[in-house]
Amino acid sequence: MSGGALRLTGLTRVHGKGSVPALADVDLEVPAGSCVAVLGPSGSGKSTVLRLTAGLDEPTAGSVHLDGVDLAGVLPERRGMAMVFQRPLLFPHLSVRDNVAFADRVRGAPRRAARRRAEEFLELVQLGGYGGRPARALSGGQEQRVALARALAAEPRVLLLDEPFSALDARLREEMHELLAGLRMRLDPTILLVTHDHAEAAALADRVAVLDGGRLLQAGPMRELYARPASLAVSRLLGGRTEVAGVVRDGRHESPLGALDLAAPVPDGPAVLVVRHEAVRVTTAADPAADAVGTAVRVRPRGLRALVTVEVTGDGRTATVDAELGPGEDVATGRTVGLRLPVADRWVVPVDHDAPAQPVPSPSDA
Ligand SMILES: Nc1ncnc2c1ncn2[C@@H]1O[C@H](COP(=O)(O)OP(=O)(O)OP(=O)(O)O)[C@@H](O)[C@H]1O
Repeated sequence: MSGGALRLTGLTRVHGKGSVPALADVDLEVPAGSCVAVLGPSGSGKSTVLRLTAGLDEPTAGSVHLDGVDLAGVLPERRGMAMVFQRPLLFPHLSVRDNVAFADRVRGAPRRAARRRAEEFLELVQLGGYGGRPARALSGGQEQRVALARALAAEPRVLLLDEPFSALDARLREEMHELLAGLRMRLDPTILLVTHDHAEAAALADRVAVLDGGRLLQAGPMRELYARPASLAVSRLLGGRTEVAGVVRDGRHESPLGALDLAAPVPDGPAVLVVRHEAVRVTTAADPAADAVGTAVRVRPRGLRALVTVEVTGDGRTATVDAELGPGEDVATGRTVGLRLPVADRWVVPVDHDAPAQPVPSPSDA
């Protein structure tokens, strides 16, 4: 199985006259064999992207091309795509094997051959030996593996994944991420994945497209979006926590943190400094290399690495900076600490009073 190249151009869906578009003018490329994640909050239009791509709904404008062929008017079952949903939608009365063999049987394959192929795909999702069990006897994680095997058995040119792991607990979700990564290496499918979890997008996708209010805010490799979000909205959707309002003057961002050099030239004017908490280092108040000194006001344990919020006062104003501590590092609430903000990790975005207030919760933020 090898995946096809998917291209969405100007994709738009308006549900009723005068209503706000569910999707507005979205361009997106999913190169053959790559995994692109569409990331966005609830109602941002993620499922609409998948439904239009799969042919389950028709665009008001724009097009879907697979390997250069316009799919307008092509029925869903003829698009060479398979979809996995949040719920596995198995036939509970059929065996696991027959659930996976179903597509082959519908296409007229003899039962024995269809079942043999089904077993191969069950092996691939590490469920070899489960074929004879009734589907209703499976756990949630196993059900989702069967749904994945069933989708892969159809040998799709594009695999569409709609929040496929969001109903699973954190450990199972991580197992599924590893399984999918392994399947990608062996089968080279093209994957369009929808998720509201930036950690999942980071774990699975080569590129990420951030959607909000039906619009594509930014697309690129995950690392780039983490480090260089185009807007406050993207920063928040990717779990960015630190936002320091200030003004850029002569290549420096001036705020309660002081005047900080920026790595790239930025036009003068009001701007918000965003720095990933993973990039900030907490040191001592006496650290000569500290960029700012403040008070730890909140410490939240997150497994091995705690997250600390530091309040810094300057110019009569206060700013807060979040930092992730290294494994085993600890800071007591109320302590005065130094903060190092590496120049390469300082990034400014325009002031945006309309940016959604809450970052999307994700397991990694818990
Ligand atoms: N059939 C429909 N009729 C009217 N509005 C719709 C319809 N389907 C979706 N919408 C609206 O379009 C917008 C985008 O919906 P969509 O389901 O694509 O979002 P989503 O990002 O997948 O959300 P979620 O994560 O909650 O599933 C929403 O405002 C939704 O209410």
